[in-house]
Amino acid sequence: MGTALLYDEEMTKYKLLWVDPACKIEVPERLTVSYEALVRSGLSDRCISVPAREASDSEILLVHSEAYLEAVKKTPYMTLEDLKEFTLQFGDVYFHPNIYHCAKLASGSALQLVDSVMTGKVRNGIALVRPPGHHSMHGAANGFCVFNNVAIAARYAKQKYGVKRVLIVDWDIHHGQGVQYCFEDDPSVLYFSWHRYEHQNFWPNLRESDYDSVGKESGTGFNVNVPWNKVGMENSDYLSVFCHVLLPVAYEFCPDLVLVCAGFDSAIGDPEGEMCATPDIFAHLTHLLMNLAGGKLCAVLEGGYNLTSLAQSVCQTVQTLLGDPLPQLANLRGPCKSAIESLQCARSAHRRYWSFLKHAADPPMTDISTKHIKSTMEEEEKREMAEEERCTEGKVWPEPPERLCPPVCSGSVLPDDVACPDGLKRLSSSKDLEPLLVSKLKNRSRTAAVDGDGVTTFSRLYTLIEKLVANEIRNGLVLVPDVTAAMCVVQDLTSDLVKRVLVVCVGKEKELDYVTTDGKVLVVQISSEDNEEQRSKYYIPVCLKKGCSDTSGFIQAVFGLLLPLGYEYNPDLVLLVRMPGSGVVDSMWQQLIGLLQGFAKGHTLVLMQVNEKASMGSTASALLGHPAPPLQELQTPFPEDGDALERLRERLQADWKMLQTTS
Ligand SMILES: NCCCNCCCCCC(=O)CS
Ligand SMILES: [Zn+2]
Repeated sequence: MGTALLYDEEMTKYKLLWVDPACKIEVPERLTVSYEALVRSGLSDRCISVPAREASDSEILLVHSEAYLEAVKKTPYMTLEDLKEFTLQFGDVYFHPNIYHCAKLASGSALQLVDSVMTGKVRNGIALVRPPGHHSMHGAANGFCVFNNVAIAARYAKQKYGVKRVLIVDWDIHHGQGVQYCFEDDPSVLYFSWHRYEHQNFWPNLRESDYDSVGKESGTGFNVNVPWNKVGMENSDYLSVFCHVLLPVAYEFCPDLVLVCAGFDSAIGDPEGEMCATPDIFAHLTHLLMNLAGGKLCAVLEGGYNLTSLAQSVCQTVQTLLGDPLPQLANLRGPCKSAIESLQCARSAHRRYWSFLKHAADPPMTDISTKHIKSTMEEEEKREMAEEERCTEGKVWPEPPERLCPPVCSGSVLPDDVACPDGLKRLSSSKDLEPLLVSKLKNRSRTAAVDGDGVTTFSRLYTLIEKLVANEIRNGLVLVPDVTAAMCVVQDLTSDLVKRVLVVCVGKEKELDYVTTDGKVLVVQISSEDNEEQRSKYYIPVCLKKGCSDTSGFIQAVFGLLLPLGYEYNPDLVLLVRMPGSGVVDSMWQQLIGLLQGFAKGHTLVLMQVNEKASMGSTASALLGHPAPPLQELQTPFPEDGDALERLRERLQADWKMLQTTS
């Protein structure tokens, strides 16, 4: 299924008609540069174009008051003076004779997007709209917004399609207070927002934008705010908050639909945000949400005022919605001190509402009193100031790397008597291996264990790996008689082909005899084994008391540990090994494959044992990019697992900065 693109140039036909410094950045060109970038890059042709439409009165009244709607209805007939007068009653917004029409088109576009996704016409999509929506409220326009496009879409989806749970992710750099007010007492809509806050010194300067606004009444726990108290936040900070706050909660919430308030003023170069995250981060933020709700994701444009980073960020988002490989994010150095504090505050504010956050630490000691710590803070502040200079001063960033789609998506190496799953390309032809390599394999005591001479399988495997590395194939599935033997051989085969291999080992096995210390391989093993004594920087055993069949514990290990590690390690190949008898649940297995595609440009090699070929179909489906089925009823992870994971993270965070969640 495809990706919907909604754009109508009519929404470019309004602008600021008088002098107002606060509003001058909200210009029609925001839409034209975004759309033109999609056209120029060929991305628009790959999308399914869906026409915009005007939202009806009743649709607008799902969120707004009749009085407000009636007032806005009068604006097309107002003189310039009347418009100025009318605008004064609201904050940081302007009106124009054509803005009512455009606001109806913006909301209507979001509804068209919901229709397209909910009726299965498309899998996901994006609506390029203006005016934005997330600041507008029941009875008021605000922050360039007239109607709350995403809030209306959420109510519409529930009313028309009986959607039970809607997740709204607001990655715009401003707090969508309009959305928060709309759903703060509603447990069927989980609103997540991060936003520049600077301890309430940044617009819209609201006390209720802080992390302790968790919702109210029956909506308590369903409002998650992550305030950024400094500018200059980078990719690491954004990914840390996704891994350690949003995703655990989102997976536990298990939404039927994901709406994104896709504002790109959180990107580098934006005058409002003054952050340093690069446009390619939106490829990953989008990807991390795409396995929720069976892939039903609707992104609606909010802010974004640097026309260069806006256009790039929109392209990165659309390319991911289309299923293209993700760009590798280099040198992620872990969240900065301020981000860790925000993250820790948000986690501790919500630990009583979300079982995945149950083991979150206490909030940081904000009233830091002793001199010594204060001076450290000052040093830290100085360093971060320097940081900001470098980043906002320059306002230059590299063009996001090209994300080429390999000609073949998924290759397979299978025993001759095993049928190849639909969609996979079987590798049969295999050039002879170099004699040197053959002897290396031969002297590996266990190669022969794999099959007859073993060399046939491994020459095909070698070919597959070469094609992955050459980006001729994106990912692959390998079925062998003995995965343990095969793991070692893959290690030999890859050692001179790739710099870094992330090995994700699901389930326990006899012994893992090739744990390297040179950093060329990072092994994360999730099993019921407690191999604590073997742990090292590059071999990380995660023990789940009830083993991999405990999906709650598994998903917690994935978000709390595996993903942050993977981002920091930045592998060139991911080897996912499914040990026989791991007990991993199929939907979890597919979610894992989907999430791991975010690394190494999607070069994932799945190694399974022949006697597990029953899972080949679901494995192939995930490798081909089909969204994983939602995880069913996740119950609370076992306390000992939650504690063990926190302890493991504390011990590892000296080596792995992306694991930090406490200051
Ligand atoms: N009143 C002092 C100046 C504050 N500037 C206000 C800017 C509003 C931004 C709204 C926005 O970007 C929507 S995504
Ligand atoms: Zn914004």
